[in-house]
Amino acid sequence: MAFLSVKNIVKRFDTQTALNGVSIDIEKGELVSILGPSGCGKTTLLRIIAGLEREDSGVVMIDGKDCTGLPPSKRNFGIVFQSYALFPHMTVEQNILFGLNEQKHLSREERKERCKEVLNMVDLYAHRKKYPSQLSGGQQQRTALARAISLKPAFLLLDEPLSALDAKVRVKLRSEICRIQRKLGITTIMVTHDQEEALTMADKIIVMNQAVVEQVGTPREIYETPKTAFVANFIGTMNLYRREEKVYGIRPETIQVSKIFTRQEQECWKGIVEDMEFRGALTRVYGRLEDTKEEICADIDSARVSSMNLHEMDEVYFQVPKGGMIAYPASGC
Ligand SMILES: Nc1ncnc2c1ncn2[C@@H]1O[C@H](COP(=O)(O)OP(=O)(O)OP(=O)(O)O)[C@@H](O)[C@H]1O
Repeated sequence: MAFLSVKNIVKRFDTQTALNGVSIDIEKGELVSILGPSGCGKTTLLRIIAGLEREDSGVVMIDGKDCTGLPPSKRNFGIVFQSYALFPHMTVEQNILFGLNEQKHLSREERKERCKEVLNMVDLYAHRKKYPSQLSGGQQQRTALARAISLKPAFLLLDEPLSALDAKVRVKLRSEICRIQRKLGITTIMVTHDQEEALTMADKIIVMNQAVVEQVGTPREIYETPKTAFVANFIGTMNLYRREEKVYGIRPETIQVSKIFTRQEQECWKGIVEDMEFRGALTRVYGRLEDTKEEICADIDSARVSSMNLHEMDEVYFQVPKGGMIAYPASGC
């Protein structure tokens, strides 16, 4: 039995179905990311797990116990939201102690010690006397994280914890959250619409779309063997071609570009280069196929682009190796 098991959850808001029979299992110590486009039901699922929202039907089991209907305070979660939700009139230290002071089984000294411990963990000890308005966005979010973990919850729920931060701070905080999560071994569920965040941080990704779970898997499984055209298109970049009853997906990095026609055991489509985008080690080549007029994009080693002297408007062959195309039912698109 999984540590957290959500079974067949249905939730409607008036005529809007936010969750339509969602089931997930999360093991102890895992960092699981719920990933999906805006409005697919991620936050509603997280709120139902936390007990902040009541499901219409379905069951939430924690450690083998049915928790359906239990209030949030009885579920032992620490929650970090996108907005840091810190008390503005309290210092960093006071914000953390506020929750800890409710822990009546701890002595005053133990609470202070716990506060110091988590402040060190998020590298904010030197800033403990500052007020939220004197902190950067990243520091405020680290305070919120410290406050959540100070209570030693069984679960940590993160709702878009990095989305309000700028790119550089986001990347740094990503690895900090992972480090702390691994160190504490705390079972963590993180909602995000950012695929890079999910791919780099999570042990397991739950991809949602339109109130249902589309796929559950490791980041590698989700990226390399997406089960539906939606997942294929949502994670990374995928060239998608509809042919009768099927949709075929091809990752840009599996396509080769050549000025010479070569028929080996592969697809070889004639086309034209329309645009090129230098991205460092790789160059993204945007083209159009001659026969079907469909667009194609390929990621080519920049060194190869130079050596073959590739330019816009060049006539080329886009080659797809055998096994480089994934077929999906057209209905999933
Ligand atoms: N309190 C509510 N009242 C009415 N409709 C709601 C409520 N909460 C959510 N919904 C609707 O339920 C659907 C799922 O919302 P939810 O917030 O779970 O999506 P999400 O995937 O977290 O989206 P986002 O990434 O934009 O936060 C949406 O269509 C939303 O409009």
